[in-house]
Amino acid sequence: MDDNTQAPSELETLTLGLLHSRGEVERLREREQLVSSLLGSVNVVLWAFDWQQQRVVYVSPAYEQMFGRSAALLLSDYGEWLNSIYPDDMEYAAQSLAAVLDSGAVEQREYRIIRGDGQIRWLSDKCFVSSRQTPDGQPLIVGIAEDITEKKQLQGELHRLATTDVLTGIHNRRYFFESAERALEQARGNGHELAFLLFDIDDFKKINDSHGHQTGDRVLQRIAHCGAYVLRRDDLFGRIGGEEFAAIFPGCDAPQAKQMAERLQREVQRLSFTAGAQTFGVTISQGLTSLGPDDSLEALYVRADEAMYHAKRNGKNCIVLG
Ligand SMILES: Nc1nc2c(ncn2[C@@H]2O[C@H](COP(=O)(O)OP(=O)(O)OP(=O)(O)O)[C@@H](O)[C@H]2O)c(=O)[nH]1
Repeated sequence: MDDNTQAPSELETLTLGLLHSRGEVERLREREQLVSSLLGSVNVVLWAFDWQQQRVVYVSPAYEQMFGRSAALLLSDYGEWLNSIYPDDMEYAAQSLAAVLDSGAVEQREYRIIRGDGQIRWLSDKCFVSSRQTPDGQPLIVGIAEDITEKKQLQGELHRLATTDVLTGIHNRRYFFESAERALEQARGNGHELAFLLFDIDDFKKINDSHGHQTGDRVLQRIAHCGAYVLRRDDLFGRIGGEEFAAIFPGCDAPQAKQMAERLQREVQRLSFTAGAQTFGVTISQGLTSLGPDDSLEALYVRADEAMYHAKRNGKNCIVLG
């Protein structure tokens, strides 16, 4: 028989096997490098968490860039992940992670982190229980974290534009009434008092006609500042028409609300405007009412509006209770 057709010796078989394995290892290494560079180039962090051991068992390369922190540290100490969460969001982040185990479903979470360099960023971090378990049969939670800071900023800006009066920076009509409806519901639910105030700048047309529209705009802005200055943190305040403003005072009885209105009246009277060589002041007429049993927002508005109308009829620059 020819030597070439002989069965390979044991050594040859081993050598062939070794070469084959080396090729496999090489291919696996190349594949791992490819996956690793792909994961590094996408702006999401993939992670896997061993719930039983409370240990991060995998985090993709983008982690270091997104968190500005060391992946090796995270893999050796889960505390590193906890440290990176913004303190106010810590409880939510921990609870929502635990909730995944109960529900097994994708938990869409949004929270803030503090990067290694101190920057605060918003993350969307979807996670779910993997169909694969840890080698010792324990649940493995896997997740995809994405930086959504810019999206959040855009959402915030859109919200601001939709709810704010551009000229004065206070709530616009739509948002004021939406918020007022919620404040009313709350007051009714808790049995708390609530007062509703409407006020209108006196002879505003004359101001525009005498000093120009731009000066008129300045008056509107300064009056809005006055209101924002006088009101308390939980009060609502908005510009609901051309030169008409409204406020809600939750938890205020009629005498307290009247004090607020009087303070506002004084602050507005103190304002002084200059247009060319002329200096002038402004006044407001106010209609004030309090929440009664079964009052709707519309009923409150109508009463305050009638009271304000009487304030105008009574010579302006005064407060009438309705
Ligand atoms: N500058 C400026 N003027 C506005 C704006 N919106 C409405 N106005 C003006 O506000 C004026 C309101 O005039 P009126 O409704 O007659 O009220 P008034 O002159 O204040 O009279 P009384 O309410 O009786 O005191 C009008 O001249 C409107 O053009 C605004 O955004 N900027």
